[in-house]
Amino acid sequence: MLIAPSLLSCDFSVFRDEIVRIDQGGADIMHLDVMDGHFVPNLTFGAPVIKKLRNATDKPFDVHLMISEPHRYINDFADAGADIISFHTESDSDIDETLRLIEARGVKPALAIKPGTAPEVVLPYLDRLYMVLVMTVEPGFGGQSFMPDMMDKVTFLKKEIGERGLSTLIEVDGGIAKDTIATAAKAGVDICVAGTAVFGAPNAKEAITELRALCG
Ligand SMILES: O=C(CO)[C@@H](O)[C@H](O)COP(=O)(O)O
Repeated sequence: MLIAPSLLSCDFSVFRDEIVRIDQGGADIMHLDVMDGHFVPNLTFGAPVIKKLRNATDKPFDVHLMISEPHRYINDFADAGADIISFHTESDSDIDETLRLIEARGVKPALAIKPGTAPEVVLPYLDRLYMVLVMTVEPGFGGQSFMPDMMDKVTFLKKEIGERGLSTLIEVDGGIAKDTIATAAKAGVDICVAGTAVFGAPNAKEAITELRALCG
C-alpha cells in the first residue's frame, strides 16, 4: 500500500516545511488537492503554488483537480511539475481530449469519480489510465467519514483491470484512518490518500508507519 498524505490538511503557513516533514516521515506520494470554488464548494491553490513547492521533495506530485474545465489548465500543472494529474469524469471537460492533453505532456493520467458516479464511466478509458481515483467522501473538504460502500467500485475496477491485463492503480481518497485503511487494503486499493489521519496526528511519521502496517 502506498500512502499519499493530502496536503489539504497541512499547515499552509509552512507549506514547504510540511512537504519536507511528510517526505522524511515516509510518505510515498504527495497528494495536492486543487479546488476552484465552483466544481467543489472550497478553494485551495493552483499551479503557481505547486511550481514553487516542486523542489521541496523528489517524491511524486499527485495533483487532484477538483475544478471545472480542467482541460484549460493541464499545461499549467504539467509545467508546475505534476507527475500524476487526475480530473473528474463529472467535470465539464471532454474526457478523451483532456486525457490526450495530459498524455501529450508525458504526465500520468488519472480519472476521478465522486461517490455518486458509477465506475463503468471510466471503462472506455481504462487502458490509458495510470490510476483511477475513487472518492470515498464527497470532494471538497477533509475530515469527513469514509464511505465503505465505495469498496464495491474498487472490487469492480480491480476485476476489470485484471481481466484486461492492465497495471492501472486504484487510489481512494477521504476518511482514510486507522479504523478504515484495512477495509481499503482488503478491497485491493493500491494508494490511500490520508489528510487528517496524518496531519492531525501528533507525529506524522508514526501515523504513516502505522497506517501502512494496518494494511497487513
Ligand atoms: O480530496 C479530498 C477532499 O476533497 C481529500 O484529499 C481530503 O483532503 C482527505 O482528507 P481526510 O478525509 O483524509 O481528512
